[in-house]
Amino acid sequence: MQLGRFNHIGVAVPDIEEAIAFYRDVLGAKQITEPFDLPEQGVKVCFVNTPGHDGTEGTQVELLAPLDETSPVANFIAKNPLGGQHHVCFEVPDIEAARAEFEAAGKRILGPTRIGAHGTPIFFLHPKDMLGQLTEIMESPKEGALH
Ligand SMILES: CC[C@H](C(=O)O)C(=O)SCCNC(=O)CCNC(=O)[C@H](O)C(C)(C)COP(=O)(O)OP(=O)(O)OC[C@H]1O[C@@H](n2cnc3c(N)ncnc32)[C@H](O)[C@@H]1OP(=O)(O)O
Ligand SMILES: [Co+2]
Repeated sequence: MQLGRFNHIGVAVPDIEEAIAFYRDVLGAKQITEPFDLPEQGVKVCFVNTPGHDGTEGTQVELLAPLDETSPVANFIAKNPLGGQHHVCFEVPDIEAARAEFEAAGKRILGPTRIGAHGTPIFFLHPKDMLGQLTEIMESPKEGALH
């Protein structure tokens, strides 16, 4: 496996506008993207861009609100009404090679490889196989692509 950049931490929130105001007003976030719907994933999503450190590139907090009660985030919010840390996302150079390696390692992959919020292919690994951490694997954006 070739672990790449830590792309984002996914944070489930009951209300994305309230969460944006919190990150802006309480945490002083300077760059927050406009929320957009991902109906195929059942979520409304936006990104809080965090500054880098020691010359390294920053990362993102991905704020996720359920679009409806069938959303994969809805059950999490039902169990955690305030929301909270939901998943982590690591980049890999080749999503299909990564999928094959995790499958060979007996890790449960949740659903098909699909296009995520950054416009590149992603899949999820079951938290019970990943030290309790729901893990998203994302193919690194090609050089020059927006992400
Ligand atoms: C793709 C767009 C965007 C992007 O970055 O590109 C996103 O990230 S979208 C993010 C939302 N989509 C997903 O999360 C898809 C993958 N998730 C799932 O398939 C489910 O949420 C799943 C299987 C992780 C949980 O399903 P469900 O909630 O129906 O199951 P349970 O509540 O019964 O949970 C089973 C077991 O897992 C524990 N659990 C559930 N969610 C999490 C979590 N986020 N982190 C850690 N553990 C989690 C839960 O506590 C249960 O454990 P148990 O000991 O049995 O109580
Ligand atoms: Co994500």
